Amino acid sequence: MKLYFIVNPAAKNGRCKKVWKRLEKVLRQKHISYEVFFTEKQGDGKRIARQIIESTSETAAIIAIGGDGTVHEIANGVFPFKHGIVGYIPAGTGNDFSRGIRIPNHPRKALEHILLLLKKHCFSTYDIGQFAGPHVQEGMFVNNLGCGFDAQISRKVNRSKLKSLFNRLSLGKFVYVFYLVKELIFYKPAKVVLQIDGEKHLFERTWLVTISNHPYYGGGMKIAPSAKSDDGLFHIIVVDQISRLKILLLFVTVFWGGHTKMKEVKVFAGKHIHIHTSSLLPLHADGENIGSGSVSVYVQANALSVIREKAN
Ligand SMILES: Nc1ncnc2c1ncn2[C@@H]1O[C@H](COP(=O)(O)OP(=O)(O)OP(=O)(O)O)[C@@H](O)[C@H]1O
Repeated sequence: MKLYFIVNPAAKNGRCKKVWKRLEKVLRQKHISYEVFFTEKQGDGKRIARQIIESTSETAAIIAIGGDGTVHEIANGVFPFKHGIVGYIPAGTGNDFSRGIRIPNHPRKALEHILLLLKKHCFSTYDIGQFAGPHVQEGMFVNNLGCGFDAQISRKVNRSKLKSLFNRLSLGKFVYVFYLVKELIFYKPAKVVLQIDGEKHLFERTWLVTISNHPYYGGGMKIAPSAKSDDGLFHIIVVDQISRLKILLLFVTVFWGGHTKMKEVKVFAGKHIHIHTSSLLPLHADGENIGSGSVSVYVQANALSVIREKAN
């Protein structure tokens, strides 16, 4: 098996570059043979992963080093090729994928863990979500897809200069909290028709719809506490008819999953989800902007091989 690393040096406001330097030393000390590639711009992660996978018929372990945006791109490059195995070393702002696959949050510990798992041939299959829509860039997600308020927040965070300031202060995840409070004042809830495995649900004043593959979102919030990434199902969270003040409470309780007890929060599970919106609401997949408006999502069970402990 060949080992590849794809590093986003810009992740976490450039800190990922330093992380790689430290990991490189560990790899050298352990005499591990590997190839490394660096992304230079958006889209490179997918392009490089696809080039690797198309250049070999041997099993290729491709390790993403960066944030959730990096692993999102690399997984999109590897899927649907079965000889590619995706690994992840968290070195970005949010790093929810590492929580989802239970990889240590510390990059060096994550590397040690991955090397051990590779040695033991410890991989397991992982569900992914394919999505498409009239105003959507097609693709798949590994963590979650969101429509509405949360997508608006992640769009603002990604475009924000404050992200680098917060990262410099080691307060990366609080940038989400900052924009949450800001958007809370201006966001207009909208009408949404949700179709889950053929069953229709109408919501009049929807703040957000999140389709989750595992519990974590936005830097450790437990948005879908009982979602599992190997059960062929997504958990769908809808927040509807809620006051602006109570949204704040929701985003506090979401850190331990307590929000699901609120009457304004509906939880569903399903394999094929269609979100129909009356206006062009923003959409994100794994925190990356994918377009806006209506979207169809299908679970592809066990479609991606991931380096992680077997039991989830
Ligand atoms: N060299 C680069 N310079 C600028 N942007 C890059 C580069 N390489 C990749 N990108 C883009 O950076 C974006 C953010 O990447 P990523 O999510 O990995 O980091 P992060 O924002 O620090 O972490 P998180 O997603 O966990 O908040 C992605 O859209 C990715 O395509």
